[in-house]
Amino acid sequence: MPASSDPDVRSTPAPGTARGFSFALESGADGLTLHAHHHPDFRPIRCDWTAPDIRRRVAGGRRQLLARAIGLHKQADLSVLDATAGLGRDGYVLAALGASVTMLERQPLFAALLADAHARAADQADHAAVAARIEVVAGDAASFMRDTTRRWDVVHLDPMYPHRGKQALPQKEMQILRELTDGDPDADALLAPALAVAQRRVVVKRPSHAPFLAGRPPNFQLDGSQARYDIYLPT
Ligand SMILES: C[S@@+](CC[C@H](N)C(=O)[O-])C[C@H]1O[C@@H](n2cnc3c(N)ncnc32)[C@H](O)[C@@H]1O
Repeated sequence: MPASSDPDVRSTPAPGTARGFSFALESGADGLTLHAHHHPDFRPIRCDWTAPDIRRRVAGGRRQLLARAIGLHKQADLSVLDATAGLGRDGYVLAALGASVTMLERQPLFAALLADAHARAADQADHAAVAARIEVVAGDAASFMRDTTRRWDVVHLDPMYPHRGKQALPQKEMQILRELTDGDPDADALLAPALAVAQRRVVVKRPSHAPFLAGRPPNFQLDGSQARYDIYLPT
């Protein structure tokens, strides 16, 4: 069934509208969809944790790179703060592999998509147990992590990285993410507060060529074909 033609109640001007696009959430039978008006080749975005690509990632198990970076290959029931949750794909994979995951997202449109995906997963027999290990929070990670009374085993950071001219064009979805997040220019400020609330490690996903977050060398790294994980141990 198509999304409701009703101009959505949550239609919201968002960061990134400066380039002449405006974004809106529309509600339909399959949940919320993010639309961009006047965007030449925009593909509407849904947050669907039941999609085949996520299922394939979950099937990759606890020895895949992300899971090893987090430490799930040694202990599955870790608590993880996914402080830059985006559309929750990494966070959902981690929860499906056994972690309890707090997904934190400051972009209000993405936070709404996350909350919607969470509610739909909780209603599906195959996903309810995983959804029960997920908490979705809308807000800014730097302020959220200032409260050090709550701590997690691991904090995962995957901020946007500014696009470089010589790279291949990123996927459309990535372009939209960049437009809506302005490329997360303040990401360096997340490392110190993350180290204050992480009991075991902070895991930072970076493109292979990217400098260290906040210019700080990690304690160790795991390298993948397109990205690397920089791992910081709290002192
Ligand atoms: C590259 S995306 C993350 C993708 C995510 N790992 C996934 O699997 O879908 C980065 C996200 O981090 C969010 N973000 C960046 N800085 C943030 C902050 N200080 N607080 C909360 N969210 C933040 C951005 O809004 C963006 O949605």
